[in-house]
Amino acid sequence: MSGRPEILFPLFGDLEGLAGIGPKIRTALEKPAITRPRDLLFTLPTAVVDRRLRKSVQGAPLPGVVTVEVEVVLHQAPSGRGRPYRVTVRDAETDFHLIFFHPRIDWLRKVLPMGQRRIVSGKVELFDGVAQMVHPEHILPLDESTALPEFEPVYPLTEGVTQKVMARAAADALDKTPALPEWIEPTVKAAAEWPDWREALRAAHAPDGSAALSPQSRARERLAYDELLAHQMTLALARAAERRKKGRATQGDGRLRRAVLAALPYAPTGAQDRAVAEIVGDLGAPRRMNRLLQGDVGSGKTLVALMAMLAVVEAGGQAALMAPTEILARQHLEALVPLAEAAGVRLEVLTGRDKGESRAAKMAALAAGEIGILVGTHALFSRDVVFADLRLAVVDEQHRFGVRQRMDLGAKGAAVDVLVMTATPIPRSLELAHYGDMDLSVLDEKPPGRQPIDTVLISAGRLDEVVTRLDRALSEGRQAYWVCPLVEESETVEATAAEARFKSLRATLGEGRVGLIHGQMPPAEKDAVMKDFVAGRLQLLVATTVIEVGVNVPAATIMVIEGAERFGLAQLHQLRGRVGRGSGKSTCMLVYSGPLGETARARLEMMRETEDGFRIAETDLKLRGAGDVLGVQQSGLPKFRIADLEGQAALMKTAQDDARLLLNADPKLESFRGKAMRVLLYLMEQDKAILLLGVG
Ligand SMILES: Nc1ncnc2c1ncn2[C@@H]1O[C@H](COP(=O)(O)OP(=O)(O)OP(=O)(O)O)[C@@H](O)[C@H]1O
Repeated sequence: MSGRPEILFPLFGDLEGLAGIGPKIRTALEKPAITRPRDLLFTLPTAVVDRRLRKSVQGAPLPGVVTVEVEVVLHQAPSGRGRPYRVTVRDAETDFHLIFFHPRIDWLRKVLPMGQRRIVSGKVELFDGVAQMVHPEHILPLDESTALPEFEPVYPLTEGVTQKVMARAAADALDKTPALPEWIEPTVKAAAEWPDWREALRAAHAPDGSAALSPQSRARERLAYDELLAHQMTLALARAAERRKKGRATQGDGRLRRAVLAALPYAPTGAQDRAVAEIVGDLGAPRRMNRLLQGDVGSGKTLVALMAMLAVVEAGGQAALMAPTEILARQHLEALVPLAEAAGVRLEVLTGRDKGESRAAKMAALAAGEIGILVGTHALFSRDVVFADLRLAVVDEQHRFGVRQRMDLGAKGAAVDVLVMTATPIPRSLELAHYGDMDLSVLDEKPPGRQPIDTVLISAGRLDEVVTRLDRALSEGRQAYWVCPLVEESETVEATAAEARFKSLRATLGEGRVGLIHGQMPPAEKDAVMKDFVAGRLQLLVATTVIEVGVNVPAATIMVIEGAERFGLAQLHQLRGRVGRGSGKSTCMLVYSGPLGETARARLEMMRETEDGFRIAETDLKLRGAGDVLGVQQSGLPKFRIADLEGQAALMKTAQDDARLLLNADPKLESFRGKAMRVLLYLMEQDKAILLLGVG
């Protein structure tokens, strides 16, 4: 990387310059991606061996490493082939054995002379009731006992590299490490009582007991913070660059919004009002909006999106709303059309299904600016889709779209403002790592009048009961979903299973009442089924996870999820969120098959305990890890060597604030601290940040 500050040179030199590292070890270390001294510094011990001197092996936790002073009592040659050489020694309280297989006898007699006192250190275990130390790791005369550190770091190893090599090279790298200027905000550092960077590294490499290995130790926490800060700085720079792009100030007069509010059968929640105000504020400012609207299931994101789009139409512009699936695009359409009509705005839908003349007519109306709001799927990206004046792109569920496509749509107009809506509650820390370059609006309030959902766990062995309950509920006129088990590998298998379940339920519950929907059905058929369900002609909808996101049928109050243990918690939460959307009392039955493992049970219990999507997401993260929660490939998450996203969410938030504040005060990182921050960015190899700084 060009422009690297000179002070960092020693950390980016050749590994072979370090004590004990030759070509062979250098090659071996490539596997764990240790190629420069810097990498070695960031490879921290994972354990520590306590070699503090004890009085006796007696009372020591066995098996375990023990260091004691002993008197050599007896040498015993092997009693037969394959038997070990045995030296009996005596500590302050008891006798025990030092065991050697195939030793050099003359060497043994020299290092352990009869009647003499020695310090021995090694792993002690019980063998036939007697303590023994097989091949002591250290045998020292008493006057050399200080050569033994009280605590010995244990490094993660790779083939061909020993602890000694790692420790020696790390120590040498530490010796060559320069003190670096401080990049952390002084008050943050003082409040956290963090040591300086170099001190932190030294302490982390010389743990004095297992507490020093904890991510909460001052040294490790500081080093983790450095990583998070570098990452957040990169995102902050990206955000700043994005904001510098010229946007257009779009100021509506509120007339269409007022008309829609008057037509609404309810009043917006405080959270909805707040979010709309934030978005309208962004639209009115002459810079590009890049905002994330996050709201738990059923929190009413659609209304917020509509208000934003209307503000744009009021000002003579156009808006596009992009949904991840056709079902959702159509659903948005159906929810929005009556409201748009109330405001006198033309709203159309465009999906892959629009062909021929109808498509051409829509295209013409769009290009002429007659369509104010266009709802659709990825078909909105097609090259022939030309807007008269696209000013706002609302993207529902970025996870499914990818950042790339979001940008494509942004390119369809001049300086298009972007609003991303996500219902997938993701833990704060992941969100910061993922969307740290965006501004955030949160819908943290549900519309009033919703009743808590009753969630029950039922074993698949009692499926009959579920069906009986369902039968009764349907007779009372209620509507329900039945979600079939997730089959990760194959949609076809999933669809087949759903079909089988559909047939059996239809046989028990009655022909006309039950519908089926899955991903393999032709779109028109899916639409028809959805329509029947929405209209109440169908009472039970058997489905695969196609209904996971966004389906909104407030009258449906029962959700059965088969094979619940196979779903991620966030996904279960999404599915369950399909009910409890109206004022009726809702029930969710989580049906699991087979005996549940401890984690699986804990996860399902969690679902029973809370409806708070954020709490559920945090738990999911703890139980499954970041990769699984977001899906590894698409997560785009940075790989941290020291920081732990799962345990250090609060640090991430601090890092974001710290980075944004610094950048506000010193956009080009030219102040003393700004320069220190540049050093950090180079140290952490934040190429993108460095590029942005160069450009800016
Ligand atoms: N302020 C409000 N008061 C009452 N009902 C509301 C309010 N806002 C929205 N709703 C209704 O709540 C339901 C859910 O809204 P919406 O579909 O926008 O949720 P969402 O945030 O998109 O949720 P999900 O991500 O679960 O689909 C809709 O039926 C909508 O009409």
